Amino acid sequence: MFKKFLSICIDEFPETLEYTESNENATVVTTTVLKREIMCIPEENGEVDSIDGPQCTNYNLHKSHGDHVLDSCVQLVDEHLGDKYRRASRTIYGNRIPWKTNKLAEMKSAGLLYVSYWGNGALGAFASFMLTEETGLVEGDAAHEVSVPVIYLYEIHVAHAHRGHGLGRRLLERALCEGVARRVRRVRCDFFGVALTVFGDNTRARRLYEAIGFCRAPGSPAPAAPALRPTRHGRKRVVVARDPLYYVYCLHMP
Ligand SMILES: CC(=O)SCCNC(=O)CCNC(=O)[C@H](O)C(C)(C)COP(=O)(O)OP(=O)(O)OC[C@H]1O[C@@H](n2cnc3c(N)ncnc32)[C@H](O)[C@@H]1OP(=O)(O)O
Repeated sequence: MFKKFLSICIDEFPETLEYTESNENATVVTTTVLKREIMCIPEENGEVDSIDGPQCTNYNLHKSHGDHVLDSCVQLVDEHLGDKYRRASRTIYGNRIPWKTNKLAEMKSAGLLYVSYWGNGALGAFASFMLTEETGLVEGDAAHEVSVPVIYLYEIHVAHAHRGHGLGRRLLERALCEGVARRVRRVRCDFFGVALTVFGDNTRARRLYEAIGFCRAPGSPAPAAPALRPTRHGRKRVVVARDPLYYVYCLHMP
């Protein structure tokens, strides 16, 4: 299935991401073009081992280039979410190891695909995801035991310089959800859809996911219920619901 999945991704993710910007009088128009690179983290002795070529780099066969890609990705994650990871690392990873070390180890999980976009040698955007199985997504499964095939989105990042031009939506909505996931659904009738984890206070990313149609998964942490707290003068005040550390979102494709 991995080879089929990869060929769908190669078809559905655009080879370039392009956008134009103009100055106030529209006299100068600049076009930015970012070029695609796809890399896979192979499973040991799996069919992914045989994958390598101009359309997809096999991390195991090109470690030094692969490490450059992963270092650039983790650098972007640090720029965007480093503060949140530093604060939450022990809760997320359950150890005292620096978050970037944990993140890099996670980023080498077998089966992950990286679709990255580059301009002038710099990483402009990337999405990493895996075709896997996940629990906690099925409505009515109170024990969160039912495991379903999903595309799990590990990361989506657009560098500051390229934000607000529709690239995030282009990659997630058009390429991954409407493109890749719809096609996987056609060949696997038990396929659930797309799932992801997002920090509770990452409102910009959450707005994007909700605009595309993602909902909080049944097994996701929920906001703490509003509570009544006494003020210094003895009167009660309502504390508004607080976001948990993270939410799990999913997009079901029945
Ligand atoms: C699974 C995970 O990876 S969770 C972590 C997600 N990644 C991050 O938080 C990293 C930092 N953020 C980013 O990289 C980017 O902001 C992304 C990926 C969330 C969005 O990428 P962009 O290319 O900027 O988004 P795009 O231009 O496609 O806009 C999509 C939506 O984002 C939101 N958005 C865009 N610009 C803004 C802004 N200035 N302020 C608030 N929301 C905005 C809007 O909801 C917009 O919806 P619209 O298409 O209806 O206008």
